Amino acid sequence: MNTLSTIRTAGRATSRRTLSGRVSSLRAPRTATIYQIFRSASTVAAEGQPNITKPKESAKKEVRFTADSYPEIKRDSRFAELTADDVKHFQSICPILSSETGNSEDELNAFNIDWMRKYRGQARLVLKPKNTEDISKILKYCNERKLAVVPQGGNTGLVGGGVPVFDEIVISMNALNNIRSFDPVSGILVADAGVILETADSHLRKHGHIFPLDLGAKGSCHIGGNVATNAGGLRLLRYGSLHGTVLGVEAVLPDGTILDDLSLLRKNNTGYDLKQLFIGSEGTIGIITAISVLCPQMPKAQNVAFFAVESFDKVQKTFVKAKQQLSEILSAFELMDAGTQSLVAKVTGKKRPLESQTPFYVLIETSGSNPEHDSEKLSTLLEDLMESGDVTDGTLAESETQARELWGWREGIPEVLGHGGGVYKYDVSIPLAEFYTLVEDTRAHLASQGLLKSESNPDGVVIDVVGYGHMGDSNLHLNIPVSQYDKRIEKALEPFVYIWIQKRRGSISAEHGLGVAKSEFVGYSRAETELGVMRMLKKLFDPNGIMNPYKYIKA
Ligand SMILES: O=C(O)CC[C@@H](O)C(=O)O
Ligand SMILES: [Zn+2]
Repeated sequence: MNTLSTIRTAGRATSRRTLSGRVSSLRAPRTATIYQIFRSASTVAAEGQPNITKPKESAKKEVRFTADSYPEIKRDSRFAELTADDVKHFQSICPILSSETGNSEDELNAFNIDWMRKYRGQARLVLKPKNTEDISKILKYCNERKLAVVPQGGNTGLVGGGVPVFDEIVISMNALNNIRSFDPVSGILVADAGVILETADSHLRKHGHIFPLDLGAKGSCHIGGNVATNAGGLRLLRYGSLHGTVLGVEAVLPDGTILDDLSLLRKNNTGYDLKQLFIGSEGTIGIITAISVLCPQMPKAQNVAFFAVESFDKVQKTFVKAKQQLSEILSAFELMDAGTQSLVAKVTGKKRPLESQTPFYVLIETSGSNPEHDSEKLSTLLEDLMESGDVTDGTLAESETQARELWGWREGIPEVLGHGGGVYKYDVSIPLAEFYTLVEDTRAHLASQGLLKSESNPDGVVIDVVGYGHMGDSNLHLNIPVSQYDKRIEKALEPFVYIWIQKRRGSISAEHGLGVAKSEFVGYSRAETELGVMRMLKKLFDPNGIMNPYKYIKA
């Protein structure tokens, strides 16, 4: 990898046209640096974060029951208690895990506890249906018996939406993992909901296509879960939201009805677009069992650049220039602040990509079909950014491995944030002009409450306040790493953060969903009339309220 400054001083004359001034030799390398990025399973840990292991202490530490962390949530007395007869009935439908049939608490914990070890339910039964018909039978029975359920995909969520709160039955989607069809002419994939995102993507790559979504947890998360939470990920900027790329869903309604809206059509104006209701519904109106999705061509060329930037104003200028000059080949524009990068460096012990210590870092990715053309565009942008002083330093990946390493500095952030003891997370959409102001204001607010650790306050429980995310989509991840979860911090943050967002007409949940964590605060992003219509829909689909209860909506 060459840093831009290295390239400058080393005078690498790889340019095809003469340039003037101090950046005359600054060129994006030519075809030698054009490669495909294939992040393989072996380089991606269980939750998609590269090569970082969880500290042993946190793995051993007992996870609190969600019911204890949220005492205001009470078990709904409408729901029946599971009986031995129920267990027997489910055994006749599909494989099960149950305390009644001798499974250990540890086995059940894999489904009761989320990957961050922040939420813990008390399910005594996990069902492992093999197909849509099994799910139909299960839901029909649960609806009649008023047994509450939680659909669970790869259990990689960040808001506690995929794990039970009390004794809800977990319906694991792991065994629904068939790729049903792929048409290389139209680019349409039809697959079961439990297919792992990385598996779908690898299958598509064999046929010259890619899945239109990519995210750090791709090695574990399910495509059905992605659709149910309307995951955004790293390349929404380029390929758009799942609301646009998903063409159809097959879903089972709470009464067992199979809704076959597995359309292969891009255009279909025949009445309500029902699939849209399921995209982002978080398992509250039915279970998505399969999806059809329009997949883009696999790019022939990808480049990754990483820059050091001195101010947020310059970050914005860089973003505008990247859009203007890279236009259709820009596939990611990710922002990371200094705090996140210090934490990744500290926890992983890895050498930083750039020596320059600046308040901001930006990762830009291009994906295109013509290596020469892409290099040309990227070179022009790099020259402009360096000449104008918008970026102070930068590096360009020259191989697939280097690209993966650079992405590691971005994708590794979520996991390292929890290493100090815990982390409070806010996934928000806010207007770009104030994108980073939320981080600064939150930091100042926590300092004023005496909670932020500093030289003058070494006992502060808040380790830092950091921000990063998908700047290209106006989606900030505000994270507050702490030495321990503490009600004082939570009280200082909520509703402070939500009021701040509401004032800017932003969203309190850009791409992670609401789950348990944000359920109480939906009103900061949605008007009462909107919530009223949502409740009407919930009641219509799920009159007994058995689908993923205690999360953001109640029937
Ligand atoms: O942990 C977070 O706050 C964000 C996780 C994920 O959406 C990401 O963009 O890395
Ligand atoms: Zn994200």
